Amino acid sequence: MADFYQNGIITTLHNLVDRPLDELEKELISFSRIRPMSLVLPSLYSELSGPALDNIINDVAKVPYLNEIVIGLDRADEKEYAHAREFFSRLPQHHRILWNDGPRLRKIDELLQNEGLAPKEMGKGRNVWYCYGYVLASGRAESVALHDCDIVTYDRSMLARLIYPVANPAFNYEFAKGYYARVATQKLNGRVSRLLVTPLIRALKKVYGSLDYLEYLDSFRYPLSGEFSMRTDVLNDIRIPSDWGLEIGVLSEMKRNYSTNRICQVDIADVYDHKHQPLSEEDASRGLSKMSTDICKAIFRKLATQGEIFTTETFRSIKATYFRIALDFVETYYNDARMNGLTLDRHAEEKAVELFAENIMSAGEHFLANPMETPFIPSWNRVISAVPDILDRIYEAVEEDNH
Ligand SMILES: O=C(O)[C@H](O)COP(=O)(O)O
Repeated sequence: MADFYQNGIITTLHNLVDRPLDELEKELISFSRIRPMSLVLPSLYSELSGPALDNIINDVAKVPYLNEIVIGLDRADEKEYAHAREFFSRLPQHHRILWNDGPRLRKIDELLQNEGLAPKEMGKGRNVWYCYGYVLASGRAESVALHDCDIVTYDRSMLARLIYPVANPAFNYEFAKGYYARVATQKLNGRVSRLLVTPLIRALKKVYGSLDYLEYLDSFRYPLSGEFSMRTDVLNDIRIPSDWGLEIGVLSEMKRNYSTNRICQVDIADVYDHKHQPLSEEDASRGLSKMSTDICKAIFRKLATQGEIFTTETFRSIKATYFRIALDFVETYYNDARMNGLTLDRHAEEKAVELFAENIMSAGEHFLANPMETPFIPSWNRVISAVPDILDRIYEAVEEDNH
């Protein structure tokens, strides 16, 4: 909204004029002849009865340019899967549900487990990974977008804006990351993005200097958005984390595999709201506490692969620097919220910063104690080289489940 400033080392595509959706969709229809498009929706069965998904599917059903919709369904038993098929049957586009807990896909997972290639953790990363495998297997798309299923402010202009940069054959982008403001019901949200990720990146820049990777991460206006799109060739050699490091991990992989002029971010909505998780101060294995620890680990690991050295002392400095910067951010966001007539609970924000500071230390300790940990799911290229007919197997299993 409002400005056209280019920050950082990737291109930012703004929403300058609120271009009508039907104009964007008309263009997308014409692009789809050259670059067919797919939408991936990673979903939990429980989201089918939530406030968001019904509206999302009603609106996605009106999208005129998609060649395929791939729904990754987690935590559904047989009866629930049958209900999910009914639920998604209103989509007029070609669509397939990956019943991740069904016997056919479980068998494939077992096969990959025996080869040491299956995702080790359940969760969104695993779900997305299998969906990407299916997109490669079906061969129906040249560009693929992914968005969450808990967006309560959804309308399909988000999808149009998200996929446009990788769908327009005149553009050279391989990857586009969505951004927006997380504001809802008079409240400023996005606690981990505002209060952990950006201040941590700034702290790391103070401690390690202006590294290319840190400048790159700092270029993203919403580094944790679960909305991104890519050309399908990207899917072959991307390695994604199976934990909450998914979004940061995908950004890191894009930087590793592509030049920054092939990467952009795009304004996809003025405001965005979704299901909020608790901070979970008492239980570090849940909620935003777990999310913040996983994100810290993903960033530390990535820096280590670039030769940066971490010790208990450096983690102490990072934590102290982070804490100061994050507290300054609380003030900044308080003033921003106030001027916009929004509320911001300073006490809750500072409590979040205290927890994130502790988690920077515990993620650091974990990193030092587990130097051999590789929480990445292997790239599809690697899986295909170990099990050459894996894509055919996935394709057949999904086709059988959907008939
Ligand atoms: O993006 C984030 O910062 C996290 O997903 C938490 O978001 P929330 O504060 O809006 O729940």
